[in-house]
Amino acid sequence: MSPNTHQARTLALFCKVVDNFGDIGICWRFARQLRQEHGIAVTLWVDDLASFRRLCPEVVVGAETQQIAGVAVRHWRDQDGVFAPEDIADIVIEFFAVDIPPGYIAAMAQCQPRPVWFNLEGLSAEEWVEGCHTLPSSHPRLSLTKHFFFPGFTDKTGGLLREAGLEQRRRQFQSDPAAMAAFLAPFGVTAEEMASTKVSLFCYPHAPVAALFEAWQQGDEAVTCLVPEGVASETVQAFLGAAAQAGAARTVGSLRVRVLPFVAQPDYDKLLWACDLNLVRGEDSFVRAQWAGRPFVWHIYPQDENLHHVKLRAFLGRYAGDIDSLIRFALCWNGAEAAPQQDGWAALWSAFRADMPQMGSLTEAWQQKMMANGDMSGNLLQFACSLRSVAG
Ligand SMILES: Cc1cn([C@H]2C[C@H](O)[C@@H](COP(=O)(O)OP(=O)(O)O[C@H]3O[C@@H](C)[C@H](O)[C@@H](O)[C@H]3O)O2)c(=O)[nH]c1=O
Repeated sequence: MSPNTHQARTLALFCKVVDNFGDIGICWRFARQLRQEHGIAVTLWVDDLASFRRLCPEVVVGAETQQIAGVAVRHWRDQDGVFAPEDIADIVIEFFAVDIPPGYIAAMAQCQPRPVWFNLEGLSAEEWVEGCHTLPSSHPRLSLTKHFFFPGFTDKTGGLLREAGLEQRRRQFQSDPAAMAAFLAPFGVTAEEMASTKVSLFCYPHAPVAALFEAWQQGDEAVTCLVPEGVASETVQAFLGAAAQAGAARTVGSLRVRVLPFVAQPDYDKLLWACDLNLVRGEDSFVRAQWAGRPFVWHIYPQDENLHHVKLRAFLGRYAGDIDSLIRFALCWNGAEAAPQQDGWAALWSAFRADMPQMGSLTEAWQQKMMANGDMSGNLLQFACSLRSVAG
């Protein structure tokens, strides 16, 4: 955004951790980028510092206020009635429609000009998103307008989060086998494992991991599955015959399973870059797998009435082209289709494996297409700037 009088200098981002790590994972990535690339003074309000600490070890659980990577992190409890107009940021963002404190909203209504207020929504490839992106919604009582902002996969949406220089860092890392081996070595990954097909596994507990392990075990090719602690724990534990703790590993047939610690967010990117295939989930790891330029399969967050299957199909419709093995594998992985009667997961895997080189090229091409939509932070700031100029 070019510097002008409408440029926002401060931004408040409100994040409630509903479950898992996606809410804080996305907000933290977004907050850092706004600070580092756009020079915005960001205050990140977050209600669950313990979850935050899992992906950002610098977080001090229990601290009311702390400064991390230039971002002011505030523990969001039920602070209310303590806000004056001078406390209010130029841009206020509620993530996933969280209710920001009423006292904060009341103070927003006293600001001149009013802050730009966004509800930042979840990612979906469905078509209706384009029609809802940037729609305004007036406050029922106060003279305030909130706008919906949707990330997405087309130029009629807000795009995807992507830091400057990410592509270059990723390419450099992937073109340096020694750097990849050096990154994985502290987790116990051996030279033999490096030479095998490496798969990172991040999924929800209902994924058919046991069936896939069975197919890998019986297969001709050596597969090393790297799984962060706490993921698919029951199946991993049954496979290991021991607790699924970081450092644990076992080989059965062609499959080696190795448990990794849950790593800090930047290292998770490196893990994705270093693997040949990434099984990812939710929203943030799903997007990072797209930037990793390697084949990936998405385990989507489950919703009532199988709404997530609609979303999964919408994404596959945009992304997967005519690679049938990828579509079948993804649908079965998410329970949207049953695995074939004959050979089940062995058949799915063997067709998928044969098409992996094609999927690598697909992801690279997809990445170029996504980059043309601009990155979400820049797009949001540009839209905020246009709203501020209208507000005068
Ligand atoms: C496995 C791993 C993940 N991570 C990070 C990457 C991501 O930022 C984050 C995981 O977030 P996601 O991939 O989105 O998956 P998730 O399942 O944790 O989060 C989900 O939460 C739900 C409430 C949302 O509705 C979903 O859409 C989704 O965001 O954790 C690490 O930093 N280190 C690790 O070792």
